[in-house]
Amino acid sequence: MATTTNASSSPNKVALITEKVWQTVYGNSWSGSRFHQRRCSYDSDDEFEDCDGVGTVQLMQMGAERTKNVLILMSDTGGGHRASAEAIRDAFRIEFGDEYRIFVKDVWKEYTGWPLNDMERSYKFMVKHVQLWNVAFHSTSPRWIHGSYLTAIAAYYAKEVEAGLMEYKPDIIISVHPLMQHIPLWVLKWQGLQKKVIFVTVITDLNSCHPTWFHPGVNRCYCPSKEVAKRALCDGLEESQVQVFGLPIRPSFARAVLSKDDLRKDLEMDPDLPAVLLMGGGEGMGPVKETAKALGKSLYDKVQNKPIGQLIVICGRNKSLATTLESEEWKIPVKVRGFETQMERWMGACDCIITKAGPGTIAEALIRGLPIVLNDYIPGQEKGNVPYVVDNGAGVFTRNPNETARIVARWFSTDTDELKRMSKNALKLAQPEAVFDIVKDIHELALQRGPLANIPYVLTSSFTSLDI
Ligand SMILES: CCCCCCCC/C=C\CCCCCCCC(=O)OC[C@H](CO[C@@H]1O[C@H](CO)[C@H](O)[C@H](O)[C@H]1O)OC(=O)CCCCCCC/C=C\CCCCCCCC
Ligand SMILES: O=c1ccn([C@@H]2O[C@H](COP(=O)(O)OP(=O)(O)O)[C@@H](O)[C@H]2O)c(=O)[nH]1
Repeated sequence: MATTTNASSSPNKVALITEKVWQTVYGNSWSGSRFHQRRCSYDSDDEFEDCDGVGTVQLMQMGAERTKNVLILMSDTGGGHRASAEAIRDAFRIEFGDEYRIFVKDVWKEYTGWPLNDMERSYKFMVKHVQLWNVAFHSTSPRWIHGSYLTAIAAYYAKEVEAGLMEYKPDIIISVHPLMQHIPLWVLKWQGLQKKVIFVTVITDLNSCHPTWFHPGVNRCYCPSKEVAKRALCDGLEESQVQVFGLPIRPSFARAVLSKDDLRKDLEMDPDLPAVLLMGGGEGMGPVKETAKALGKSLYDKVQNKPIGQLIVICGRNKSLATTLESEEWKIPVKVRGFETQMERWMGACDCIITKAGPGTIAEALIRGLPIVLNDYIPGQEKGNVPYVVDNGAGVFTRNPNETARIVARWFSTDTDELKRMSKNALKLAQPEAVFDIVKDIHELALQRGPLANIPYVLTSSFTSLDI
């Protein structure tokens, strides 16, 4: 086993040793990288943390079998890409321990400029003005249109993206974002590394999705459903590139054994009343407020003067939504929460869920066997998730908050059979092992490559072909 070191013990010494090792392993090109120096300063603990262990871990590379670097490219446009990226990271750790070193990064945000470094804000703005998103999504679908945009951006930010990739010296790149195929693949081509670095896409949309997901230059394209695989094949990918395992969900959903009673006790919920979970993705989008208010009425039995259910609202990063709901007076037991990191516990404690048609939330709810009321969808990538749930008998769709509240009240009183039937259908659709299948397949790809060589990343001095 090769040496590791404790960064907090002697930061400057560690930095020096690390620099030496890097120079031995990667040559002098590394020491000239201003980007690495900027991101991996040892001046403060915070910045060291931010490196995700880049400094210390290089020491391990002196061992016979080098730890392989895996760079997962994501962006916080919605909560789903990060959740899937973290799921893949955790599954790698569970399956392969320290054989792989994983970096989850938004390289665009950290290295480039506008508009790539501002996608979160732009995306939030566009989905708030939903017609704007609708037009942007559909008008950029033809390959020549998105190809031209991405070519222009790639040409402008080539050096920055290249520096971002170089910092992590990836042996394997995994993209979990629709806009992160073209530019990195192009940079690898410039570097002459196409054949050395494994590049795979993990699609995080369940049905309808933007064609930027499908790039013929990838080693694998992991599709969460047959529907997406069909689209990939139609868009020019070869059968050998396409694999269908399911959408990667955090291993805590698949592996944890949870008892509903214990969870309710831990989470200080009513032990007996049926519970509905209400949410709207990572950003708390959709008609959450209106639906909560309607449930406050429908889950209260006026005749018997008592609640027939309890409500959990998870507002994600939408702080104003949480503040508004916290100030309401409720006749039923209600818990209002902000961004939760252990969604599997809340889902495990509830009996059904109301959500916009986010693929991550849907896939998680299916694993927990929760019947789903879909109360909204983002046009474009989320539209196809509605028939995916409804046609498979795992839930219903309505945009009307009062109708939503009536359905849940019915499920909790007169129509408990429907709730049970939908729960069974949800479990049939669930693919809790998908994330493990994906990392095992990537591991197979790595084995097929043989022992990974030290990949000679160097900054390119000139770029000629813009053939994306
Ligand atoms: C004549 C044509 C005029 C066209 C004018 C349009 C100008 C370009 C402006 C915007 C680009 C729009 C990009 C559309 C591609 C989107 C691909 C896609 O599917 O994006 C979805 C993701 C986030 O999705 C979340 O994912 C979850 C999955 O886990 C889940 O589905 C959830 O529901 C989703 O919330 O969206 C993005 O990442 C959007 C990024 C927005 C970028 C903001 C635009 C900044 C302006 C320009 C950037 C230029 C990028 C050019 C790329 C154009 C080619 C597509
Ligand atoms: O407080 C929260 C709210 C949401 N999520 C997670 O964020 C993801 C949301 O992804 P989805 O695809 O449903 O919607 P998006 O936010 O991308 O629009 C899911 O994994 C949720 O479990 C979370 O971890 N904590």
